[in-house]
Amino acid sequence: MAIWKAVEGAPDTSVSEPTAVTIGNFDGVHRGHQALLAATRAVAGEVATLAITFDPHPVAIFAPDRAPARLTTLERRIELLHEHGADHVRVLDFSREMAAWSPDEFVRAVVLDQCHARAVVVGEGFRYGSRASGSIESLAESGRAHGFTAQESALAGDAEAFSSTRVRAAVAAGDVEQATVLLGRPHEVEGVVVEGDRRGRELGFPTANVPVDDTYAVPPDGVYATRLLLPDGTRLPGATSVGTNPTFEGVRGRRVETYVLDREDLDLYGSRVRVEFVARLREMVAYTTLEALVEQMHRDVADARVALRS
Ligand SMILES: Cc1cc2nc3c(=O)[nH]c(=O)nc-3n(C[C@H](O)[C@H](O)[C@H](O)COP(=O)(O)O)c2cc1C
Ligand SMILES: Nc1ncnc2c1ncn2[C@@H]1O[C@H](COP(=O)(O)OP(=O)(O)O)[C@@H](O)[C@H]1O
Repeated sequence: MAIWKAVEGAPDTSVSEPTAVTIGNFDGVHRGHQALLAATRAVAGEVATLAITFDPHPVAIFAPDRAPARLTTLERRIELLHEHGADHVRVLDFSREMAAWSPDEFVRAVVLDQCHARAVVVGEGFRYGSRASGSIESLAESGRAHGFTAQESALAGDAEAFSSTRVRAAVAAGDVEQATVLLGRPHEVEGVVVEGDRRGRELGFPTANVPVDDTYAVPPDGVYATRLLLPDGTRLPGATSVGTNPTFEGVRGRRVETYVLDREDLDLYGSRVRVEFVARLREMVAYTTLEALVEQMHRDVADARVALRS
């Protein structure tokens, strides 16, 4: 049975060297995950650090309706795991079959046979194997039998532990400043710029439109100070509207639309961009006149400038 997914940044080739392994969903690669990666690196010493992650999210297999909104695409998650210290990343193609493995079967198939684990580091409360019956105790026992060390790393946090659930709650509440604190970077929405109604430039504010994927954590409708990351790595200040443009009739679906401050010369159609959410400025409003909307957009731009400066 093929258990690994071949994804860019996580090629489906077994790791031939000994490793220190950490395992998790790692959605968001928030500061708790970053601390876990640092702990794994500290244990690794001379050996390579390997992060094993799951896709799809186990909840998406068993209760698709309850699958949590994703904080990162799989590709971005892999990139971030590398950025925070993983030499290798492998993606488990999570399935019902895999979920039925006993803790010992899981350890053999996942960390031993192809990953040559010398050490395994997991976050506090980590569970694995059928009906989540594996814990740090069974992992340590497997380690004694198979020659690896098992370590539980305390959950990093502020007043409470950092968690993907906390980040999702902050994003859902529009508290993108808090999401930044928990992630150690702004929350972002990624996508390819599509055509809109071509109205933006007439209003004096052309906007790069990114369609909203509803499996993804997108902040609630409103106006935000943002940065737009272009494929060449350029980061541009912006004011972003999330919503359905209620001032106008006939808008299809929610959009994330970014006006890049002080620019008119951009051609972004078809580019893959990231919108980084820095601060929430206000609620979305259905204006009765165009003039009122445009006046408010000028104020938004001024507010975005202040928020991005600080
Ligand atoms: C800073 C900013 C604030 C906005 N605020 C609102 C708003 O309060 N109400 C609204 O209906 N649309 C708002 N919009 C969205 C505009 O209606 C939208 O950008 C415009 O209709 C152009 O759409 P287009 O890109 O499809 O041409 C805002 C857009 C920006 C960039
Ligand atoms: N300052 C800017 N911010 C965002 N997009 C810009 C800017 N200047 C030019 N553009 C280009 O204009 C497009 C948006 O123009 P707009 O009139 O709003 O059309 P649409 O309705 O198709 O989005 C963007 O996709 C981008 O290619």
